[in-house]
Amino acid sequence: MKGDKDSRWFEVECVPKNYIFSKEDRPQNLDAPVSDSIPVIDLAISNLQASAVNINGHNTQLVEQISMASQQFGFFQVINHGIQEKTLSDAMIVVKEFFDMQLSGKETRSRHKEGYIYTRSIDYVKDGVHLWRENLKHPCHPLEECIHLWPDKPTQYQEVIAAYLVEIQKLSSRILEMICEGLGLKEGYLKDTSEVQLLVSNFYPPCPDPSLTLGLLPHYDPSLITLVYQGGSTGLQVMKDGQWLNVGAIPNAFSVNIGNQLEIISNKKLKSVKHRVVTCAHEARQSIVTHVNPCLDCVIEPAKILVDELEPSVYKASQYKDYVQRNKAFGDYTTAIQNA
Ligand SMILES: O=C(O)CCC(=O)C(=O)O
Ligand SMILES: [Fe+2]
Repeated sequence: MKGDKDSRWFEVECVPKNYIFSKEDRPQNLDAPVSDSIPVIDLAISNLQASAVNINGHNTQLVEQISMASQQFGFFQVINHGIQEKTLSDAMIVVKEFFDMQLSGKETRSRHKEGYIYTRSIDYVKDGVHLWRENLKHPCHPLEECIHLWPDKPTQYQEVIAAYLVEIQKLSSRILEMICEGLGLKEGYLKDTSEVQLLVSNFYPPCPDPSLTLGLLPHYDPSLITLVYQGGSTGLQVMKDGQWLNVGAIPNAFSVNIGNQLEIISNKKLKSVKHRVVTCAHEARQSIVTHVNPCLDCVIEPAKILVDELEPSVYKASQYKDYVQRNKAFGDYTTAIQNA
């Protein structure tokens, strides 16, 4: 510890032993440049080129770009998405205030309440090693039923995050519609059976030696799509052709990744992407992540029109809630999240 008894767990000069990953799990090549191959898609293009708008009201060029990115990377960033900067910055501020309150308080334990779960770094263990992060999770569908169960401090939290989620709902529906069209599925096939179900906020403090630690282990998301707002910070990496690529810090952009459910529905035409978070010595990372999932009762299987003799079904049908339970998709808290 750097000093007094009120130091926070990450205010240390060296990484404590129980945060050091084994050699195989440690991030290599942290100095790699930000990848310039990850697609950045300008959603405002549709306003400029009205002539290219198709029968569903989508710009054909955008549908093509999203479709290619989802097939080749399972990942892309969107800019000019139409969400006001203030909605985004207000959300980042209340989330930061939430983490600051927990970190400066006397309480050292994680909290598991009816409507949310706050997890300190001490809870996350892989082979005895902890992640370098703090985490807050809560369900968000239906919004009006969940909102009052979220943290009530800071006092603005519920109102600000609800406003953020209303915008995420619109943006994710728009992206899902374009993905749907790119796959040749009928309008509404994805959007009408999906929910912005879970919000996950993360705080990754500066770390004295990022080569030894991880903010988040490599994983695939159990979602249809996941939207990450990182407020211009770095640390997110995606796997492409066996290499970890650094995702750029584009202010106000959203990172969108394809999750396992969309890989199944698309019969593997779209790729669920492996991703992780590395830590940084100089600055903290904060992210607000929304998992857009199928409704719990939905049966998830390859869409019939994407299956034929040449391309037989790669996956068996399964109800989403069974998938979640079977795979413990939300970790130790799967049951709590799904029953919340
Ligand atoms: O913090 C991040 O940016 C990544 C979070 C993430 O991958 C997740 O919540 O599934
Ligand atoms: Fe993820």
